[in-house]
Amino acid sequence: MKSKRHLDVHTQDLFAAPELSVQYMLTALQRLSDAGLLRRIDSALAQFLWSQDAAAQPALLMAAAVLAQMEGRGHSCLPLAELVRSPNNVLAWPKEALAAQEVLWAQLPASLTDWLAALQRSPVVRVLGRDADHGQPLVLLGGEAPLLYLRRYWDYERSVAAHIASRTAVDEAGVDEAKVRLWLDRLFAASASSTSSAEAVDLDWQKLACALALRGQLSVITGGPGTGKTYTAARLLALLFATAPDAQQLRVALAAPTGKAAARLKQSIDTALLDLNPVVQGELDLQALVQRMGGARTLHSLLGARPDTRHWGHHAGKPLDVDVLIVDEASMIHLEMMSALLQALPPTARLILLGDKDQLASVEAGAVLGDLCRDAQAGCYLPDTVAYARRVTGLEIPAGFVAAQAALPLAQHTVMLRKSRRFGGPIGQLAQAVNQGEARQALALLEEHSRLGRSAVLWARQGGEVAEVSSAAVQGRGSQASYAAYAQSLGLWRESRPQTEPAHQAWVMEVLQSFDRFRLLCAVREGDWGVAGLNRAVEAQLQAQGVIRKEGEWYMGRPVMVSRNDAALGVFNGDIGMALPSFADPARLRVYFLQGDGLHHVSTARLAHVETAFAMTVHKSQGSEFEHTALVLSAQGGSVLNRELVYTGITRAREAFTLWAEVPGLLASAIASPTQRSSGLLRFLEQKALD
Ligand SMILES: Nc1ncnc2c1ncn2[C@@H]1O[C@H](COP(=O)(O)OP(=O)(O)OP(=O)(O)O)[C@@H](O)[C@H]1O
Repeated sequence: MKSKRHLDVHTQDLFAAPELSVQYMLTALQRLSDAGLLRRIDSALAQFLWSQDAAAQPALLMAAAVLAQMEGRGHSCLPLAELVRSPNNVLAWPKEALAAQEVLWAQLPASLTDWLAALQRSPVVRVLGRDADHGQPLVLLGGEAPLLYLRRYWDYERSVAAHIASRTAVDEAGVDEAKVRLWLDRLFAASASSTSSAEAVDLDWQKLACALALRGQLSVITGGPGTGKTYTAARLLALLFATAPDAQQLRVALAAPTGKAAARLKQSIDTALLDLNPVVQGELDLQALVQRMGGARTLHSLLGARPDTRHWGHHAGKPLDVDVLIVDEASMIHLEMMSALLQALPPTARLILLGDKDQLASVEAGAVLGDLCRDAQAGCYLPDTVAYARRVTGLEIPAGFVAAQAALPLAQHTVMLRKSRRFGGPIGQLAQAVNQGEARQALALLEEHSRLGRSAVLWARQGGEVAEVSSAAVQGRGSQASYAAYAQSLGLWRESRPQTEPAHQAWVMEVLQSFDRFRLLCAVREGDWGVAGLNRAVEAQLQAQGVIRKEGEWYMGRPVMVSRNDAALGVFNGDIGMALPSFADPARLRVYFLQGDGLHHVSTARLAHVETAFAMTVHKSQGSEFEHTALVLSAQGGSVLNRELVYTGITRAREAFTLWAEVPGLLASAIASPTQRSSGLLRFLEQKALD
């Protein structure tokens, strides 16, 4: 949506018409699009529906346009009762639009019953439980809290729910409990084998996660950074390998939503598996398992995405060739992707989802991991799960995490890891305060540390000039990492140009690695305090210092982020590369990417879809970590400034974190605004109303 919105007087006049006819409504929706409050595509949907149903009522057209607009904001459906009760919450329009919205709403039905009647009367709406499927573009799910869907999203949710329901049917028949117990005790020998403590952190949730994963075809392992999700997944693989009857044939695949996250997953899983060698004492050939797994892939590549289409190479008719699939950074999987993934997975294959449920969901519609983890904090384990856990792990799940009945079957396959192994210091405390909505505590932590000086682990400036942000990025804040290290490595080229190819490679690696130590993360793209403005400001400072010589789009030292997958070039959305002279032809720039322990390079001319990457959005930073992260909050952020964004930004930092807010108060209001994405996934799961 446009950042600057303008409602002209004619819009207000139009809304003030005494009787709201369909024509008035269509023109009103058009005006709302002109004013940037709806997208063109939203008002076009209303127009299309009217072309299909000449008797469509204004309420139907309004609901459809709002539904489409909500999909653009990540929601998968429109909660109609909420739309009638508090339209402002649903529409999320700015204050200037309030008067116009009230005039418009005064002329729409006042009761939910009348809105529903307008929808139920139209042939473009399929009322679930009443109508047969004729390909209606809208779908209405009734009940106390009715939901309106665009057909496509209803289809995804229903399909995801159906797959999850069948994957979480408990099946203990195939579990050789004695053997599993033996192996679990070996793999988790360091932790106490039993505990009666009611303290959540005292329980070995990692061991429990491995045990529960054996009872079905889906396992969800969630937890904050460093809680050991990959560590647990590696032990689960070893356990499967040790107990599966056909272990040598077990086909294991690794995937993640971005290339960077996939590479990290592969590296951590391999390390964690090989670290187990002393534990397995030659009984399992872990080296062979590591080799057989091959590399980790992006989900797009795994599923065989076809550019510019909604079709996938793998689907129910041509399933993936795997027995076990581990997917990391699952919070970034949107609804359409999750639906494609579940359809492409053979029913017998095990899916292990790893992710942090509290992180930002993907930009696209759906917050699937968040929905699936509804009961993760509370546990909600049923008595038979408790008994199974006791038998195969020796662990006693504390009473506080037990549910008598009515818990989702999915909860029996979900474990939240609660103890961070590398995130206990001030950054961890800050992340926890933000996650719990404790704005005062978060601010106090930032203040307390900022007082220690510019080299403090946490440091914040709320209010001030944007020039300070770019200066600190280039020159450093105290002794913390900044682009100064990158500038220095870049300068080595002029001082002592590498004379051999290996020396050139080592230099390229050094530039890339030093650049990766620090990152500016913005909430928004546009404006001085957004990605675009800060990229310009950092470039200008580096230019003034003589670090870069920016003459055109491409210059030596330009860091770029790929914005579109290109399998032929071997680059994927989110990959970060750097334009540097090639060894063979130093006058030519090539874009170098770190790939595992090596380098991959592509000609600048072939990389059409890239953006400069001194600053990037928090969204794009998911799956990455930096030694020092600076989070920049723009006053133009609106509803984008929310709790998940701040939490995700903070948890990208390994050793130091800086907050830059354009005006005071932005951080506190973001922490006070957790995101609620409308979705019916849990309703489908609870009721099994899969229609
Ligand atoms: N039970 C444990 N005992 C000892 N070390 C552990 C344990 N669990 C995890 N670790 C260590 O903690 C670190 C973080 O673990 P891991 O990378 O698996 O966490 P993660 O949750 O996957 O992190 P991220 O959010 O970054 O993906 C690793 O060095 C790992 O070896």
